[in-house]
Amino acid sequence: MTHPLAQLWTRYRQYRARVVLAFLLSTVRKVMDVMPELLIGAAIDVVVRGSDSFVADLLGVADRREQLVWLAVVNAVVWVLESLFDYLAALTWRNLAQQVEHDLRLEAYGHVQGLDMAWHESRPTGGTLAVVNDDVNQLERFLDAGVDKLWTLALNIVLVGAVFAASSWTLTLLAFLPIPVIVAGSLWFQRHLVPRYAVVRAAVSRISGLVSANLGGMATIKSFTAEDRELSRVREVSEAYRLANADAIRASAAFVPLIRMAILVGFTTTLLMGGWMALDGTLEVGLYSVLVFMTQRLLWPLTSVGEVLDLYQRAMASVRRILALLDEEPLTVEGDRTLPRVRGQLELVDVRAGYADGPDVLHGVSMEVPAGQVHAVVGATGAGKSTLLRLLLRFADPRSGQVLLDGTDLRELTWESLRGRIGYVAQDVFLFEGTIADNIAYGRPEASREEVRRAAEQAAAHEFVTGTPLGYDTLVGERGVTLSGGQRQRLALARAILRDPAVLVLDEATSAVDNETEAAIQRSLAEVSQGRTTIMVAHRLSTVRHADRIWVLEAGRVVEAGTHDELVSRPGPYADLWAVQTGVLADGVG
Ligand SMILES: Nc1ncnc2c1ncn2[C@@H]1O[C@H](COP(=O)(O)OP(=O)(O)OP(=O)(O)O)[C@@H](O)[C@H]1O
Repeated sequence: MTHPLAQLWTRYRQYRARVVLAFLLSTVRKVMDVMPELLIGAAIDVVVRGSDSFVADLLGVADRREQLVWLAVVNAVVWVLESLFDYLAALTWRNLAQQVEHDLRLEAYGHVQGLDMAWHESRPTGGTLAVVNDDVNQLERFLDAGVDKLWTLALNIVLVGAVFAASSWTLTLLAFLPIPVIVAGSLWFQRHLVPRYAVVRAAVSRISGLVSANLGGMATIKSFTAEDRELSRVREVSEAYRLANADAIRASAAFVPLIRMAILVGFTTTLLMGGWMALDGTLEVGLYSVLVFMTQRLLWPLTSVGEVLDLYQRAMASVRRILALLDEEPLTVEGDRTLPRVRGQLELVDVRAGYADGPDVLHGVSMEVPAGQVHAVVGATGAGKSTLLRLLLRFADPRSGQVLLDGTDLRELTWESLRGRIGYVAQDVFLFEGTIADNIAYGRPEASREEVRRAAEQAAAHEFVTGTPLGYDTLVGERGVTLSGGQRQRLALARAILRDPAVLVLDEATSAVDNETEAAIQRSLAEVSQGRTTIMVAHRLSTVRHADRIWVLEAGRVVEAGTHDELVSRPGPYADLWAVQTGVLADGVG
């Protein structure tokens, strides 16, 4: 597999120029950074050798004091330049990191939004959240400081190496002796750390997955007094995370002491051998001092190799996960046909459908819904009603057969021509952070307050909305007022109605409202469904009795279809169901 960084480089051409600039700035800064050591050497050289000194030769100035003044000036210029380039390099790297983080997060989130519903349903949200959040942050941290450090470390070896090589080959060899040990140690460390960090990352996403699922199911947890059990489940995954981290820490902590020992050897040999050589007169005193300082320069920064590689490893693990997410392809891809005017005629032709690699849920369903009619789909729980509705919105494609809108296969249509023309009320109503008006106008944000109110009236929501503290401006969602299931359903219905869609798809849209409210909704639905196709799923048969046609599903097959009157007048599953429900109603239980 191509290296993650190489993949980033090919994928994100727009950052290339800035990356190159950042590397250049880092390089200039590093060169400036090495200069003071050389200047110290030059200063000692001035003091020891006077008019024979390197500076005297270079500038043609014999006076030592004047030579030192020149050195001081150069030194000051170098320091100022180093500070300037330090600032520019930091600015460039950090802004780059922020920009990449921002772009990548948006790209990842946008990509996730484009993936199939099936993809979303088959994965814990926490895991996806961890990629969009933590992994993107991890890459930002690496770009912010890691790359610069890694590059500077490498440059350091080259620059210091050049100074050593120009001075004494013997000392170069001795000072560089520890480097292979350090590099070998780093490689060993790297090899052992990669799998450990993968385990750590997996553990993190298990924690966020579990915690976010539990937060969503708090009512169930409490009602079953399962707090202790859940706590111990969280303890278990958190403990797994701790252990995975401990394992990684054990490996990384062993690294620095190893390097220290290697440095000890390099530093001591330069100190001793260089000293002897200076005493023998084979090495200038100034150069000796430069080399002793330079050994420090060369070797000490290598202690941070561990830390930088650590950052690097984590970032690469994250980049792999981000790229893997970005490489996920949706199975349901948007078509390119637009329908200028959607009438709303729907047809299912011998449709088989199911989930992932599970068995078929729908076994060859055929049905036709002429434009403008109200059709209902009923059947026992698990019969496949929601599965059928999902096909209409193309949350999934059928395994075989066709779903057609105005005679066009849904796979050919753009999302706008399909979903843009459908008003959908799901079984679980989702309210967004915002006001009631915002939520109703979700599908048409430009709608006027009057239109919002009208939709709310048609969904029998206006009355309760005016009863909330701020009416249409009341906040709902996580931080807003809590609405009952029936109230939420009515807002969702108003939201679908306001969109003025050609097709209304209602999945148990009124299951949580009382009979009286439902009757009110039914009356306005009769008005609302004028001129549009409505497909509704309901358990309560009274909800669907006025439909133009009722389709009865049993275990993924259409077993009966007709109007309510036709269906009750002949023996069959619908008549049985009706008898049960009206019987129950007569008993006053429903
Ligand atoms: N996301 C899913 N992944 C796998 N199988 C699923 C999924 N959703 C539903 N199923 C299965 O498909 C079958 C039909 O489910 P579906 O939700 O369509 O039934 P339904 O008639 O709408 O039921 P209900 O009235 O309870 O909503 C069931 O056996 C169910 O287990």
